[in-house]
Amino acid sequence: MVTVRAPATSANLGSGFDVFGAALSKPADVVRIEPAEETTIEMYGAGSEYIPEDPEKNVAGAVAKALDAPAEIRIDKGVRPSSGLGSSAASAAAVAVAIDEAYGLGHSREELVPYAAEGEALVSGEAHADNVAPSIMGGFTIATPEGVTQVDASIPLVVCLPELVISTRDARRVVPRSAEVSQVVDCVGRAATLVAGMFRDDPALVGQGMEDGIVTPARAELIDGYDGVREAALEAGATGVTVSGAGPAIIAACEDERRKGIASAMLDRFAERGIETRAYQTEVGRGAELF
Ligand SMILES: Nc1ncnc2c1ncn2[C@@H]1O[C@H](COP(=O)(O)OP(=O)(O)O)[C@@H](O)[C@H]1O
Ligand SMILES: N[C@@H](CCOP(=O)(O)O)C(=O)O
Repeated sequence: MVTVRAPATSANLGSGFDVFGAALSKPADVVRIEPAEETTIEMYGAGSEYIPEDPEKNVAGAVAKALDAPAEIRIDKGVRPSSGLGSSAASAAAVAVAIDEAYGLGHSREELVPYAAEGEALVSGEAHADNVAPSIMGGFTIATPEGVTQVDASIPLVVCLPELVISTRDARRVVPRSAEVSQVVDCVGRAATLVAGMFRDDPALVGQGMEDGIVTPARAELIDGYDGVREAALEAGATGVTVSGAGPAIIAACEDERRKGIASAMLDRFAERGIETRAYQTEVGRGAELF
């Protein structure tokens, strides 16, 4: 039996649509696997009642198939589905790392990323690697068709998860098909600033780099109360605020001592609209861990 904990992740970080991602120190999925003749899946934990156990419909089955390694798989969800916190990616990442260990396949962490991305193709229609890369490798990641660049960054974060459900597949349909050159220039500047911030462990630069005028405005409209929550987080000292992944989670970067105040400001603003919300005071964290 092999056990792996794989973390939730926040993709895009504003200016890095489908490219940037960060592992979060919490929450996480825990997966136990045993090699078997055929793949079976049992689901437990947060939101598991909404996730199919059929290997053809669960990301875990897609990853086992991609690695050609059937297994009995038990998944304890810490990351509820359709959250914008890489719920499906956490399971996919954990299964890839666990199967590699159990079957002694000997893949590197970077080599496992495309196998885990097959799970994302199953649920969102595209094998985007911006969630599975940080969940497998940890830290901040830049995922491109050429591979993954990883940085062990240390940035305090607050993530708010309202009781709203947005599927990544649906949220991908609102992404604009084109952008003005002036918008692209702004986005390149923001993205470069964010990368510099991650290398320097500088929350101010990371926050500046989280601004985005192309994808985020369309996504924000799907989240009831987004503008008010963002404003409240900035007033409480956040250096930057954006939609986490496809939403509805909202992520804020900040200095360590500001996390508590930002979390409570965001929670209050959602509460004013009668939306139950959970806040995680977290940080850029480690990737999948074997037990
Ligand atoms: N092991 C899994 N964990 C989470 N979601 C899964 C899993 N397998 C399949 N799914 C499906 O994936 C969808 C959630 O994925 P997605 O919309 O990308 O949300 P998230 O942003 O939280 O990853 C749901 O429809 C869910 O049923
Ligand atoms: N780049 C993807 C990321 C989706 O992240 P998730 O956590 O919502 O699954 C997108 O923005 O569509």
